[in-house]
Amino acid sequence: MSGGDTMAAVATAGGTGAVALIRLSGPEAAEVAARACTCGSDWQDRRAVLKTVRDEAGAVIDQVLVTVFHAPRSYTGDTVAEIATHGGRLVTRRVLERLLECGARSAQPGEFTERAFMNGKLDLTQAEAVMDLISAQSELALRAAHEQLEGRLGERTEKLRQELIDTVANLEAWIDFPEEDIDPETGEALRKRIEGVAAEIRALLSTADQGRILREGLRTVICGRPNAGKSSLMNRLLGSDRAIVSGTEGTTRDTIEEMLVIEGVPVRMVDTAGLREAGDEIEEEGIRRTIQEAERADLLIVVVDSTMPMDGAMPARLPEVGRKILVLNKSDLGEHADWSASEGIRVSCLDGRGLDELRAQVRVLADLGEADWGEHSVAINARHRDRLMRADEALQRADASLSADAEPEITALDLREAMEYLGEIAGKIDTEEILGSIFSRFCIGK
Ligand SMILES: Nc1nc2c(c(=O)[nH]1)N(C=O)[C@@H](CNc1ccc(C(=O)N[C@@H](CCC(=O)O)C(=O)O)cc1)CN2
Repeated sequence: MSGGDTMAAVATAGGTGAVALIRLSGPEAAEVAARACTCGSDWQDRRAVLKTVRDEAGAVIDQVLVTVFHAPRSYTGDTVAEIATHGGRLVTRRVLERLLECGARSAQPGEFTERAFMNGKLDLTQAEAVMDLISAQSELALRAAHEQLEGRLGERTEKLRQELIDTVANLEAWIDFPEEDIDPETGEALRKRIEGVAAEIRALLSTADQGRILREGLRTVICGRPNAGKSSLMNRLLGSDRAIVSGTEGTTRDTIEEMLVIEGVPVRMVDTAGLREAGDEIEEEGIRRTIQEAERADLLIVVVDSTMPMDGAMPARLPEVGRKILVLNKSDLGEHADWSASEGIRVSCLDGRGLDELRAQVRVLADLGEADWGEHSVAINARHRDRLMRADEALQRADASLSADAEPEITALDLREAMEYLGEIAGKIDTEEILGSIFSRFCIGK
């Protein structure tokens, strides 16, 4: 039985639930659903109807609700049939199998969203935002994903690309028809335009750090001497702030890594082995690695036992990290006079004092510019960053060739290259090879 190129997949998470959603998308989605429900395929648009899915012999598989979205008004832009089944694993699997028997094929991971992109329902940045949205671990990450899903980033890069298209068109017209009376946008005017685009590109690039933190978490390392209370602090923060999904890929040796959310900021927190004086060579190596690991962090939290004199409490060596917080722990026990002038945050993991101040400080140092979050905010990902950097380089070359009074053809080539890189961000030009790498990271049914 043919289903054209109609695909099917379970769209809800695996496991037992009240209901599960199976999606069909493609030219024969309505027919495949009708065959499985042994009914006519003249579904009313977007109206849920109660049906029974039966096997070949007519035995009941499940009672379901079917909603058909006729092309092009659907998520994918092709005809979509959504089948809401009872949520059991077995029932869901049997309904899906029946749909495959009735002519659908299994969808690949991300294929529904890929179809939406192919059909022009979403640009590439919006498709990526769908993925960001699903994997968001914090409020701020969710907000950023929504902004991107609205198309803000795509709009901005497309505007820049348009600006370059205009510029190149003008330049090339002048190259091709020098005798015509075309305003030769060369020299200062041209350079101004190029620099305007480059400035915008740099503004977008400056959001890369925020984007990484929102998507991957603020890399935070807790360090301090043995018994300063590093693990207690980590546990204390984890107790209330543990992320929905915890335990990312376990990192090295003596470190424990956890995901948590502090004041809306996703944080990837690493508890290091005690930083102390090396006793022997092996230990020395361990400490060297700990320091190395810590130096890749965005934020360093130094925990000290504040009942001790400063000399004995501070770690002998501290990694070089730009953002740092000093935590004066055990403040319930009374503080050694050495610390009286210290600006460290007084914390007690025992009674919880100071923890709110610590959380607030983490949010400030994460520098997600949350005051600006809302309309028109973007936070680019690594792929966008790569394309923007290449575009920026091409524009710099264009600028340099202008200054050097090179052939205008050379400048036009560089501008075209920048245009291509910008176009790859929203996927408005041929992007075959990058599609695979984006959509394969989706889950099946998305
Ligand atoms: N049942 C169900 N819930 C869902 C989805 C879905 O596909 N199915 N979504 C999927 O991830 C999200 C919602 N996103 C959607 C986006 C567009 C269209 C859609 O039908 N668009 C048409 C019609 C627009 C309109 O009526 O205004 C279109 O763009 O032409 C549907 C869902 C979350 N909830």
